[in-house]
Amino acid sequence: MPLWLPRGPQRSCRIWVAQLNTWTPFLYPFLAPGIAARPLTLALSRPRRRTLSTAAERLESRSDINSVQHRLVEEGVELVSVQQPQHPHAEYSTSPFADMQELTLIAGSGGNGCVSFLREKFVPYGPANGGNGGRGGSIYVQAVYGETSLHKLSREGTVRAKPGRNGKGSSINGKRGDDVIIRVPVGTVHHLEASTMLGITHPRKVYLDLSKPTIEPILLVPGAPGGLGNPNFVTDGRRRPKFATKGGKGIRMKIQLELKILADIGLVGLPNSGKSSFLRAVSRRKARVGEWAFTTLAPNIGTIVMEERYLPPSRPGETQKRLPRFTIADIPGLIADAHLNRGLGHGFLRHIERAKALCFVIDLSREDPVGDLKGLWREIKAYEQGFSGDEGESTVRGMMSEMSGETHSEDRFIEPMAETYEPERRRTPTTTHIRFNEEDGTFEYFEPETGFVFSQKPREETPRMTSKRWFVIANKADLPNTEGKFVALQRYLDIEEKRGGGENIGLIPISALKQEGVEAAIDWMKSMLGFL
Ligand SMILES: Nc1nc2c(ncn2[C@@H]2O[C@H](COP(=O)(O)OP(=O)(O)OP(=O)(O)O)[C@@H](O)[C@H]2O)c(=O)[nH]1
Ligand SMILES: [Mg+2]
Repeated sequence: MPLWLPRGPQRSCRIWVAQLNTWTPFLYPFLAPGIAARPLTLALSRPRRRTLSTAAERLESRSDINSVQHRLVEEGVELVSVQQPQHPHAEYSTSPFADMQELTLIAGSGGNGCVSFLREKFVPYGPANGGNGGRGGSIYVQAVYGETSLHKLSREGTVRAKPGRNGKGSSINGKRGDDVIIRVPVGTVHHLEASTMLGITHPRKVYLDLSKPTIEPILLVPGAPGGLGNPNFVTDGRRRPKFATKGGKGIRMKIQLELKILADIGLVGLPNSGKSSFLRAVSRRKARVGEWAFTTLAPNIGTIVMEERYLPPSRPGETQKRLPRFTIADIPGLIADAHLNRGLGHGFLRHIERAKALCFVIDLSREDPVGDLKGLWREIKAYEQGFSGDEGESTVRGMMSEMSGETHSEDRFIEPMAETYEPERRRTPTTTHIRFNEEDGTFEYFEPETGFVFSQKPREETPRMTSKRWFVIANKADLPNTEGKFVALQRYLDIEEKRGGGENIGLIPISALKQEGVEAAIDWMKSMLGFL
């Protein structure tokens, strides 16, 4: 017999009897009559009271504590004072993290050409033999697996490639300056799926999405050509030129890098609402939990690996497929006026900008959970308004909006280097161009001298945050006097649905601390992502 989720029997998402054990007495049995009646009676009829602290002191890991909690609850023991989980430090996964970085790139200057003449015994006025200066080092970017953050780049605000060496006599050309490759994160790295946006701001904004590993590093700034030695200036009338040219000056360019984590579900909530606790409850991600606001300072990604029954049937001879999985991103808490840079601001929303669905984690122990939910939406809308950006905005977001707009024909050919090396000699110097191809909507980044280098499709329009599917996790349902607030949330969501604020908005009561109701939450996410 199917059982309805607690938003009332009229809702369309079902959970089956097999999942009954996920429902425990405190999760508002009156809203789903018949659920878990037995354990409730048991709990009442056996009023043994025990605190968990004594047991917990002897237990080392959180999973031990959880299993003891479960066992005691199943035995009908009423846990009157459940200690806040005190995770040993080894259980936290914290690593340095930076998701925005502005860099100044300075390509290597070219070495100077040399003025020199062959001098040997009996050859006092030999021909010119000055070597050419070496080309300056170029700067490349490469998206690679294994990097998880831009923090390594943030130590250096400026990246310089080495200059080329000067030419020498006896036709010895100067050595090339060493190139620099900036390595940025891409793809799946342990629990992190990420993509780095690259914004080039000079002289026009260009936006590249490095969401795939780049096997060949992408040239950002070419090194300046070296100067020419005096043999280059020999003409019929000028057999012994006493001049050479200087190497070009290294081009300077500013870029902005923005790291966006890619997850299927994004958690949004006030600080302390239990986002990290929820992530810990549903995945093996050891997110830090604390009873103070802003415990989470950098995004955490948890992966939920599905059971084998979700595997599509494999064909004969086919090797075993990877189990289907989805990811959840836990970000720092949002507070009212975060868009005015209160708290940690709302910049972290960029990590859930591309999530397929948003999960609002609401703390039922707070005074006005409905007001909290409205406040979170206000912040998301404010973030989106920033997303459209104003014209002069020099952030990557500004660039994104610019590139998604129409490109006028005179803008099609973009020369990113205003200070491109001036051709003061016979050989044409190298210039790098970024070109937008209107026909197939790609950017081409190439160097005429060496040919085509890189082609990049502009990012597809991300669905607006406000048009994403969303649902609500009502957390801390284990605390007393939360039923009324749950019902108020339910009523508010009903009204919101009628007003067209969302379709079949789920509301799931859970206790992330006691890991109750989380199975229902997982099922809801699976159904949203099309697994059920
Ligand atoms: N009673 C109760 N407490 C909970 C529950 N879930 C989380 N908590 C407690 O609430 C506090 C905050 O939990 P966190 O998971 O760190 O909250 P957060 O939303 O990640 O907080 P920030 O990282 O600061 O944004 C901790 O003391 C948790 O133990 C719950 O279901 N019931
Ligand atoms: Mg947290």
